[in-house]
Amino acid sequence: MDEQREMKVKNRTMVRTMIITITVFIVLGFILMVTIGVVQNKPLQQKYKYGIVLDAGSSHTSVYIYEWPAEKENNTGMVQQKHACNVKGKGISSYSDKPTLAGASLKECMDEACEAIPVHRHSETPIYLGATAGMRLLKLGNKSASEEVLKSVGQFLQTYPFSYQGARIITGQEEGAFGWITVNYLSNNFGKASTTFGALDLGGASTQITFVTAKVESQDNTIDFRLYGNDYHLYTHSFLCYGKDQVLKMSLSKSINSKHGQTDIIALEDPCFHEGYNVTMTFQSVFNSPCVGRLNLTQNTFTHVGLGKWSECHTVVRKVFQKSECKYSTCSFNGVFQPPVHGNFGAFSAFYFVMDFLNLTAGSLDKAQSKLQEYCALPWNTIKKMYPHVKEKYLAEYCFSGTYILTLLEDGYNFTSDNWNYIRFIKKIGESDAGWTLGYMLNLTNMIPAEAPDKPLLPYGGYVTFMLLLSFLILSLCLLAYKCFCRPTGSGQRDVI
Ligand SMILES: Nc1ncnc2c1ncn2[C@@H]1O[C@H](COP(=O)(O)OP(=O)(O)O)[C@@H](O)[C@H]1O
Ligand SMILES: [Ca+2]
Repeated sequence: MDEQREMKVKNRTMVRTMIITITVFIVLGFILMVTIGVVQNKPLQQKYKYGIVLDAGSSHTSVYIYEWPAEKENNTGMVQQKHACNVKGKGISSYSDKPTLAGASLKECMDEACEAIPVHRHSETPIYLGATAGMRLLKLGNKSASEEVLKSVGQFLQTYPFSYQGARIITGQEEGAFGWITVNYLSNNFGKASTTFGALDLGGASTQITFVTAKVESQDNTIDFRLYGNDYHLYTHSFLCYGKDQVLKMSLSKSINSKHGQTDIIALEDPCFHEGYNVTMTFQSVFNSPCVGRLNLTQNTFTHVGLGKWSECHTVVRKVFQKSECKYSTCSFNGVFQPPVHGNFGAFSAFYFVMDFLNLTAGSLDKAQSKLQEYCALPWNTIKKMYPHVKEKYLAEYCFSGTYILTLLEDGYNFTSDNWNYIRFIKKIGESDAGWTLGYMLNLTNMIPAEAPDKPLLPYGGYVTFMLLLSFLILSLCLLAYKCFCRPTGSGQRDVI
């Protein structure tokens, strides 16, 4: 009996030791499996693809390089800006007198692009050039010069090892719509039930407004997209000549015209420039655009004299918007249909540069107006001392540009104090600049599918780890069951724990 009891005790001790050993092994195995699962599923050296878009704007050209993980082309939010380069000098439309030099002006930035993209990807990297309002204006004023400029940049780009996809003037509608796509793609708004942002783009020669709306009364202002399984019905309009540089020309020309005939124009007093500002300008520099009428004058130059009076400036700037005629239910200005603005807006490019400089990106509309009034009243000498490193052309114009922006948004697009805070002034979203270029590339490379790709239940890494754990658990249980229930005891009985 004692022997039997001893045997039983021994057996029990053995079983316990075995259970502990098994448990230790299970835990160790478990840790091992998870480690292997995680290490195995750690992203391998990512393979990236690239695309290049040149934004040939009215004031300057920028070269943007985008990159995305090769295997995730169609997932939303995967394309990011890798590099941006600002071409030195003015925009390509400024080469109208010497079009053959337009191409070579891009050299430095294009060489940078060659460095930034791995050599083995060069030949498959698409490159696009899109020109905006500066070239639209040149085309209106001198069609053959605009064609020569495009030919020059096109030929130059083809000397690079990338996959050349063309150089063209994009339409104002495309500029607006692709800006809208960029902002919403980067904000991850597609493929979700979430609403989208409207897009406000201000350039030197044109400005665009784009937002989702239910009803568009004018066919010229409609664009429909189906993206990631959702339908988007867009209102968009691009105002040629309503970029900030052209509006300055229009406003100066109006003042010159109102003086013309009275006396010789020696000094042109301007409430939108700071007191003490005094610069000699040529009439040619004001009247060299299709946005302003012609003027026959014997004089070549005049003195542009600042007064620094914001309220008067506001009155002058308001005059560039024609608000009286509208054949639709609602208009923005110049008889252009626009539904009432609603929802959030992202305002970028010069909207951002100017509002950021003036510290007006947050706060109410009233506050923005009073702060701008104070800023415009500062003498030019003080301004120059306050900002010694800011480009003088920009610095001289911030009072005017800020006034134009507030007026465009309030009187032009009909934003009010109530919805002012729905406008977010943005430069970048994540790593990427807000602008039309990313949307343009996504569209031309078909990287935004109409239907959302089917999503697996779990991400790949999670799936593998889960399956490993599950199989290990099942295996351990089987093993444990076998050991505990099937092992014959010394007395021929089955040992029950
Ligand atoms: N730091 C800055 N401060 C103020 N304005 C700026 C700054 N950087 C760029 N801009 C202005 O932004 C505008 C950009 O317009 P651009 O894209 O070249 O023209 P468009 O889109 O009309 O073809 C220009 O008026 C340029 O002067
Ligand atoms: Ca632009």
